[in-house]
Amino acid sequence: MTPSLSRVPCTVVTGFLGAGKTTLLRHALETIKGKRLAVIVNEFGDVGIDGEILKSCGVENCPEDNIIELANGCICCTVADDFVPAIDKILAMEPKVDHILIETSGLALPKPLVQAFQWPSVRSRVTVDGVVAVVDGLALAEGRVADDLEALAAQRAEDQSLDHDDPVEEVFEDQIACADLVILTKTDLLQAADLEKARAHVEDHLPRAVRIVHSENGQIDPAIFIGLGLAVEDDIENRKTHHDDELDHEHDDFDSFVLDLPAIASPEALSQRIAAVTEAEKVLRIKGYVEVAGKPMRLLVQAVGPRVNHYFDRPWTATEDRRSRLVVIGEKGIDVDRIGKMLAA
Ligand SMILES: Nc1nc2c(ncn2[C@@H]2O[C@H](COP(=O)(O)OP(=O)(O)OP(=O)(O)O)[C@@H](O)[C@H]2O)c(=O)[nH]1
Repeated sequence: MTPSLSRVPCTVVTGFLGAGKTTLLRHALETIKGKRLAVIVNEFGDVGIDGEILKSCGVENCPEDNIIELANGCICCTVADDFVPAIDKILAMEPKVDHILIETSGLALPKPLVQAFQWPSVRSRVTVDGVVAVVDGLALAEGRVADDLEALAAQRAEDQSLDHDDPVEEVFEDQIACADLVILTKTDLLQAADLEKARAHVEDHLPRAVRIVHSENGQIDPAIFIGLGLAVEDDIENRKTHHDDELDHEHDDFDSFVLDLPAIASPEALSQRIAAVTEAEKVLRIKGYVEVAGKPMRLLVQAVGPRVNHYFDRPWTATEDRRSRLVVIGEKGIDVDRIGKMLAA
């Protein structure tokens, strides 16, 4: 189908847990001028961190009401239930929205989402402008999301029985398999050799020739990834992924839960406990807002693998519940009780 001028373009931003999708979108919201924007942000649990971060941009061309949060953790599995109503809501907005940005959760697969754009009721009104895969340069350089293919081949040669179906790597590969552009993040944390290693990892895992660009803290001109005009829904069947034959894709390789904590005394001590959890359990991502005793500001805490960041983002408002809630996402089988005890200690 030829893209029609009347169809609203949507950019799908995919990428593994903590790769830097929200950071990228935040910068895009702050810098795109002259377009009315809406965002669909999909994440785990009803803590709503990414939505809050994006709403706090306070930009005129994308007011808070234009940011819709889908807390089901996996937009690809609930397209009919959640995604289509969100699109309906956005298309009914006044003033009219010129461009939609969709941030999928870190475990979502972009292919089923893009396939939903083939449904007649969706296809007639919106089109996928492009699929952008955000990849975590630091995690790649540290070998946390994708195996070194040469090392793997050597291991396989030694042990023929080696069964390699790492769920983290499969999600990572499925995300970049659908990409029209790859944005390699956290380059500020990488020495030249590690940057080369991370790029090489992406290139090794990319099934097609796709441009790779770099980004530090989301600082990249949005014109590079918005307005690609590719109508990806017409090409998505050509992009092969690990999950193509699964009718019902379920994220049974991963677990997530929300943990309520009492007010904490020290952000540093909490960061140390979080880092200890990521060492002790196969935890991939922890994030949330935390109350620090005696402080009027709430603390935003983010951990991607063993790296923990925290900062006070804004004062608690008079009407909101001051509470500490963390979303924890890990590989299947993480010990929820143990993690709770370690974090609350
Ligand atoms: N140093 C550095 N940190 C970054 C960069 N991009 C993101 N981060 C940090 O990495 C953490 C995760 O970033 P997000 O933008 O929330 O990642 P995400 O992909 O939206 O995460 P999920 O939605 O949970 O999958 C945050 O603490 C960011 O501040 C970068 O380019 N450099």
